[in-house]
Amino acid sequence: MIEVEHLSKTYGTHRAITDVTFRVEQGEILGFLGPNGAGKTTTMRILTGYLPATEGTARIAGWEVHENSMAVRRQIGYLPETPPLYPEMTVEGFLHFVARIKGVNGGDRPTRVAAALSSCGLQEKRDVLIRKLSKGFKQRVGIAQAIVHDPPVIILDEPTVGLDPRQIIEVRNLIKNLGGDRTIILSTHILPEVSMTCNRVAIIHRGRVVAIDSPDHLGSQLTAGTAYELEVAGDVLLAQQTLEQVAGVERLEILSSEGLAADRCKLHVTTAVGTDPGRELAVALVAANLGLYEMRRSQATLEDVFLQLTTEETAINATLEKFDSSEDAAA
Ligand SMILES: Nc1ncnc2c1ncn2[C@@H]1O[C@H](COP(=O)(O)OP(=O)(O)OP(=O)(O)O)[C@@H](O)[C@H]1O
Repeated sequence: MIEVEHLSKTYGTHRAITDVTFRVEQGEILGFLGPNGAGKTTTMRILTGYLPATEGTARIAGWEVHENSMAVRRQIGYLPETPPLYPEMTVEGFLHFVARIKGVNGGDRPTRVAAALSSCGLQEKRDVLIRKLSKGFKQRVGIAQAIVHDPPVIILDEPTVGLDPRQIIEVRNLIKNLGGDRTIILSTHILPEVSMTCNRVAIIHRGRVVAIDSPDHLGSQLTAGTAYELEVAGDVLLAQQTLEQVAGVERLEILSSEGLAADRCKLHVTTAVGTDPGRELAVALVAANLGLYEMRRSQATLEDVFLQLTTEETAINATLEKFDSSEDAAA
C-alpha cells in the first residue's frame, strides 16, 4: 500500500533524511519512532504530497506522491503535528466543511460525518464549538477530519503529544480501532506508544531508518538472544570455562565481585539469537561442582534496542552495514 524508496530531503545545505526505504502493507500500523529532529515529520510531509523529496520516490496505492499529489491526498487522511482546526466552528459543522473540501459528494456527507463522529467518540460533542473542547477532544476532532473522506491510508504525526495520560490511552485505543483494513503510519518519540499500537516499527535516527521490524522481533534481532546474570560459588576461571562450553553461549563477561562473599563471583552470559540454554547453564555449573546462588534471565527490550541504536554511533554503523550487506545479498 505504501512503498518508499531511497528518499532523501535536503533543506538548503541541511540533509534532513537520507536514503529512507520501507514498505507498509494494507492493514498494517507502522510506528515511526525517533528522537526529536530525526526526520519523522519530513518523511510524513513527503508522503502526504506536501513537500517534494530531493531524491527517491514514494508511492501510495500505486500513485507516485509528488506527480499525483491530488489523487494521493484523496487516498490519505493526514493529522499534522498541529491539527488544522477552526475554533469558531462546531465539531459537526467543521467535519461537514472538511468533507466538502475533500470532495465527498453532498449526498454522502451526512453519512461520512456521522461515521467520523462515531469512530472518534464525538457524538456528544457534535454541537460544541471547537475552541471549548479539551485538548484530548480537539485531537479526536483532528483525527476525525483526517478520516472523514474514508481514506485507506492514515498518517498521524505525533498524535498523542501534549495529552494527559488518560487522553493518551483513549487516543491510542482510537487509533487501534481505526486499523483493520486501513493502513496507518504514526510518528512518535514515545516508546510505549509503538509497542502498544503498532504491528511494526521503523526506528529513524539522524534521517536514516536504522531498523524496521515488529516490536517483539526488534528486541531479539539486533542484540543477542537472551542474557543471564549468574552468581556462582567456586573458582571463577573454572566457572568461566564451564559456561563457555555450553552450546549457545556467545559472550561471557566476569562482573565486579564487590560486595560478594569471598568465594563468589558474578558472570554475565549472552546467548546466540534463537537459543535459551538456561537449563544447560545450571546443569553444567552443578556438574563442575560449582555453587549456583543466583540466576537471572533478561530479554533485550525494544527500549534497549532504541537506546542502543540512537545513542551508540558504533551500533548504528554496525546496523547500517548489516542492512547494506543484506540488501547486497538480496540483489
Ligand atoms: N523547513 C525546514 N528548514 C530547514 N531545516 C528543517 C526544516 N524542517 C525540518 N528541518 C530540519 O530537518 C531535520 C528533521 O526534522 P523533522 O521535523 O523532520 O524531524 P522530526 O523527527 O519530525 O522531529 P520533531 O519530533 O522534533 O518534529 C531537523 O534537523 C530539522 O531541524
